[in-house]
Parts: sequence; C-alpha cells; structure tokens
Amino acid sequence: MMTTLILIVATAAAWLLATIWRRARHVPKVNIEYFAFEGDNSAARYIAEAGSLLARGYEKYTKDGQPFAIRNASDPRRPVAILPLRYLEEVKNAPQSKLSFPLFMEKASVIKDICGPEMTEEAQTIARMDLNKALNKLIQPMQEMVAKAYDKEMPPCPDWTLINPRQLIAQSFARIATRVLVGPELCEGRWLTLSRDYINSVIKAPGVVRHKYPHWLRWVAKYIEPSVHAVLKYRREGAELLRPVLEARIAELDDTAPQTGGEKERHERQHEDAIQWLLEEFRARGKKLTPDALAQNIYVIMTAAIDSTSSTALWMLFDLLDHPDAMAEIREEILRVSGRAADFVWTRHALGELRVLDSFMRESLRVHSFTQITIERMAAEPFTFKDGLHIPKFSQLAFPRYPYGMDAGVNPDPKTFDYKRHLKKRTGADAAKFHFASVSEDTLAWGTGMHACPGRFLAQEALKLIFLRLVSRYDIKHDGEKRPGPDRMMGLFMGPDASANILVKEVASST
Ligand code: HEM
Repeated sequence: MMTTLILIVATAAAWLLATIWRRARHVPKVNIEYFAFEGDNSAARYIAEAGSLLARGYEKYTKDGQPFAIRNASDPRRPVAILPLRYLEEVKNAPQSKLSFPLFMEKASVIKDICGPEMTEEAQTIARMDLNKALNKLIQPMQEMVAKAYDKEMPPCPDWTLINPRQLIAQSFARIATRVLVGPELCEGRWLTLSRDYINSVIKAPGVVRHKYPHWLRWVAKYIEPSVHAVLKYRREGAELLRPVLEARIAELDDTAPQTGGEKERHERQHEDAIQWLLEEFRARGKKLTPDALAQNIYVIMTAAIDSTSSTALWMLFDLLDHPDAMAEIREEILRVSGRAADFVWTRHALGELRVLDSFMRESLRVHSFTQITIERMAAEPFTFKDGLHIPKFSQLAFPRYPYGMDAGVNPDPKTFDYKRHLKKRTGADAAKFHFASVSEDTLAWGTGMHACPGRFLAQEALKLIFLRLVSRYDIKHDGEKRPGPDRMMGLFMGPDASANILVKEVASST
C-alpha cells in the first residue's frame, strides 16, 4: 500500500516537473525580426543601453513602417514587439479582453505575486471621469498644497542659497496627489510618507521576487519573502488609515441615499476626492468597498501618478535653468495673468492662459522621457493584426515614444529645444490641440485610446502651480558651473539627476 502511494506521488511530481519544464521551454515567439546588440548582448548591457538600441531599431525598421522585436527585461523568453504607427488604430480599437494594459502591468511587475496594486476598472473609471470632472474645484486646494510644500521645503533665501530641488518638487506634487486622492482628512499626516514607503516597496519587490523565485514558485513569495511582507505592511497600514474616513463617508452616503436613490452623480457632492469617487463607483456597480480595496485602488493611481510627474517636473526645472530667456518670458506671462497680485487665486481658466509655460512644458516632455516606449499592451489571447502580424498570448507590444518625439519628420529640427514649438502649432490650424496634455499626432507621451493617461490634466495643472510659484517668487540658477549630471538609465526607463543642487534667491516683489 505504502509503495503504491509513494509511486503515485513520485509519478505526479515527475509529471508536474515535466509540464513546468515543457511550458518554460516552449514559449511562442513573435514572428518578426529580433533586434539585439552585436557582441555583448547581456542583460547588464540592456539595463545600461537599451535606449540606444531602441533608437537604432527605430531608424532601421520603424521609419520603414516595419515592426521589430527587442529583449523584454521582465521576461526575456518573450521579446516585446515594437510597432510603427500604422498599427496604432488597431491597438487603440482592440478591447481590453484582447490587448490588455492591466494584464501587461500585472505580468511586467509580477503584481499579484507581490500583493501590489492591481489596476481595476473602478480605478480606471474614476481617474478618467470623476477626477477630470472635479478638476475645476480642486485647483484651489491644490494651490494651497503647493504653498504648504514651499513653506516647509524652501528655506528663507534673501541671498543666493543652495537647495536640492528634488525634495521641493517631489513634496509639492506628493501633497497635491495626496489631497486629490485621500482628501482633506488624511492629506496632512502619515499618508504623505506612507504612500512613498508603499511605492518604494512596490518598486523593489518585483526585482527581488523575479531574481529569487522561478516562475512557478513565485506564488510562495507572499508567505516567505521579506520584500513582499513590506508591501503587505504598508497596504495594511493604508487600509487602517482609510477605515474611519471610509466608514464616515459610507454613513453620510447612506443618510443622503433616500433623496438621491444612492446613485452616483445624482447629488451635489460634499467631497471631491478618490475616497468618495471610489465609494460611489463601487456602489453603482453593486459592490462593497472594503478599506483594503480602497487602499489598493488609491495606491494604484498614486503609483501611476507620483514618479512620472515628479521626474517630469525635475527635468522641466533643469530645462528652465538652461533657458533663461524662456524663464524671463514665463515670469512675465505669470505676472500678467495674475495681475501681479501676490494672493492671486488660480483657476483652470487662468492656468490655461499660461500658454508659453504650457508650450515649454510640452517641449520638455518631448525631449525627456520617463519611459522610452509607451502604449504597452499584453495579448490576453493570441492576436493577429489585419496584415497578418501575430502576437502570441502573453506577449507584449509597445510603441517607441522617445524616438518618435525626436523624429525630424514628426518634430522638425528635433534636437533644438524650442520652447515655443507647440505654441506656434497652437496659433496655426487648431488652437485646442498641442497643449501640454493633448493627445495629438506629434506625441505618444500620453498613450492612446481608452487607456490614454487619465491623469494628464491633473499633471498639467499641478506642474503649472508648482512652477508658477517658483518662477514668480524666486530667481533660480545652476549651482555655478555644476550642471545636473546625465539622466539615469534603467533599461527603457530614464530619470533626471536627483542629486543636483540649484541656487535660489527670493525676488524683491513677487506674486
Ligand atoms: C507627466 C506625468 C505623466 C505621464 C508622462 C503619464 C503617462 C502615462 C502613460 C504613457 C500611460 C499609459 C497610456 C497608454 O498605455 O495608452 C499612463 C496611464 C495612466 N496614468 Fe499617467 N502619466 C502621468 C501622470 C499621471 C497622473 C498625475 C495620474 C493620476 C491620476 C496618472 C494616472 C494614470 C493611470 C490611472 C493610468 C492607467 C490608465 C488605464 O489603465 O486606463 N498619470 N500614464
């Protein structure tokens, strides 16, 4: 009897191992040219130089309208298909059940295995709809958050004073995002540092899990892996902070339900923040919102928002320092629109009048890029384009965002930083296009279709509020001849030199 049992267990184990081995070896490949480094083609080289490979692939294939494949840092068995623009419409129109952005995020960051924030339909909907509807009302609290960050982070500087701007910028945006997402009740306290702790843990854990655990064993990481325990700890802490606010909001909504039917949007909202939007969105779908689900939905938006916007802001600052002519013109524009009033209360309309600043920001976004590729999707099922290009299940595709912005056919004289480039386009055919947050044909920076960044208008207004305060109240310059160092490269990710210092000095009369 015992021998039979051992035989059964041994046969089952052998079958399991053989299946895992077979699956690991037989991953279907994208059937297009694989573009790799000549000579050293190691993972380390990709981490340092993938951008240059992408640029060469763009010249060789994309400009000819051809797709090519490139090593996939998160899953070297499945190269990423880099597509030319002729595929954009089909990708845009493909439903999420076929070409999926959330699935790409989940697999690329092994999000389930690290118990990290998964993109949900509720988070997508409130970021797309409620956030943008509420933006007018949120400008004033956002301005107050920027003032608080400056009060805390900017030292008195009657004379030239050395500061590290990363902290000022990161704190300004973190406060804005915190106010918008967790509301006035929580925006001042622990949440500010907690969201940073959480994001850091979510950035760290996927690399550790991928490195230490084979594919088929990753599910155990949540039980034994310290870096995943860190994610879980901050997730629990977030849920506990949110719990009393959520309970109060539920009680309030229950009280107003008889008049409104409890339906979303039927009543004048008392609160404009993601807690309220998510609560109402969950109810509208007949679902119960728990503190943990609330924390996860807020964290997923925060993770998308914070580092992308903070890095963009730091690059913008360095570009401003490199272009004193632009800085002078932008300061003049801010003073004109605000009527030189120090206590001017900005509105969306007034921010919209800052057209030179807007064009400057868009140019900065063109020449710096947090990610060199965009519109990343994973095939949730085998996907075949009209021309026969086949993307196997669980393979990824993307578009070359950075090389596209630097293509002379798309943006003439691309190496010149022309801060009025987009302003000139706006004064041409279509004034509504080509502002910072526009998804138009000269940029892939915001993605496309239903997944096009829903936070781009928030980013636009936040960056303006952060910069108008800096430029109108302070003179700023590089630390002597010491310029910021080169961008940090991490595969197809880039980041500005966060260690660079700058000099600041209060101006005598200011806005
Ligand atoms: C300069 C700053 C930012 C840049 C460059 C940026 C860029 C992007 C890009 C390229 C995508 C993917 C689009 C696609 O694949 O088609 C995206 C998605 C997203 N972004 Fe942003 N983003 C920024 C700021 C923000 C902010 C402030 C928020 C806060 C609400 C945000 C929330 C999101 C969300 C929730 C998604 C996923 C959308 C979906 O799944 O449908 N982003 N962003």
